[in-house]
Amino acid sequence: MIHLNEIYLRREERQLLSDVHLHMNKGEHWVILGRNGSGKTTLLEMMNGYMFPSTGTVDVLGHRYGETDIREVRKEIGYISQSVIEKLTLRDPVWEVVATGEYAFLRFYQEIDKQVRLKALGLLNEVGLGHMADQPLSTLSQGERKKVLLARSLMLEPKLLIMDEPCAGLDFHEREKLLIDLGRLASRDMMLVYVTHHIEEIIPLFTHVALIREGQIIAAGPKEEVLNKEMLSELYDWPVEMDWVSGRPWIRAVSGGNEQ
Ligand SMILES: Nc1ncnc2c1ncn2[C@@H]1O[C@H](COP(=O)(O)OP(=O)(O)OP(=O)(O)O)[C@@H](O)[C@H]1O
Repeated sequence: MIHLNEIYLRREERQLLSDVHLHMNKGEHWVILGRNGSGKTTLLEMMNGYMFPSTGTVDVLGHRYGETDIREVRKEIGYISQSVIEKLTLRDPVWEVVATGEYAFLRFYQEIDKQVRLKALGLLNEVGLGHMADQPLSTLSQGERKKVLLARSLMLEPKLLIMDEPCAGLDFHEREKLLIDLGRLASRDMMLVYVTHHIEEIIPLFTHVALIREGQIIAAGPKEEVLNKEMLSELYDWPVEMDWVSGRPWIRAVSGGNEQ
């Protein structure tokens, strides 16, 4: 479904990605981990066709970027990121924000079809925000806005749902609720690609993990093979301990770390 082959990316004399090979196949759900500035968002932007490699090929959902109409491919991709939230119009009612996902536009200036409105209301109910449908987006909390974006991304029943730190800024309770919604709403035919700084967000639903360090993939594969204290200590350049609890990985910094 996603094949990045021999990707190199240079911008303004900086090498942002080097020799990236990443193959994400049907039936897998991936998490990408890495330190600040390691290239995670750059990878996601490449999967969405917003950035192009200097060399190498990007194949997404059977289309090779550069040889296809990317706008058509994007209709099959949901994207949840802070940058999308910032582009939404805060005074629009919540149901309308969700409904515009149907047209893959940020705003829709004509009357919205009744069927589309009902579908938006149904998805809002599924994420527990049905009672807020008529409120302006500006009146919702950060956590509620993330859920609105999740509902919006699902309007077109995407084959691929890409999420860039969807739980950033959420309190513990809101984060756990969003993760449950995600697990419930992700259909079997939808691949998830998820970037986070918090490895305990790797709920059992996720099957594979890629570790990126300074623009290079240092490990990628089934999560049980990739997630261990040695790999994570190397990734974060800090000694850590890791445990699996209830099917989720949790890490602890070894006291003092590299400062000792
Ligand atoms: N257009 C660009 N030109 C030059 N440098 C860029 C450009 N876009 C991103 N970068 C740099 O590339 C590096 C990787 O950025 P990216 O946003 O992918 O990191 P990230 O892993 O998502 O980081 P974070 O966890 O902090 O969000 C950063 O050092 C960033 O400054």
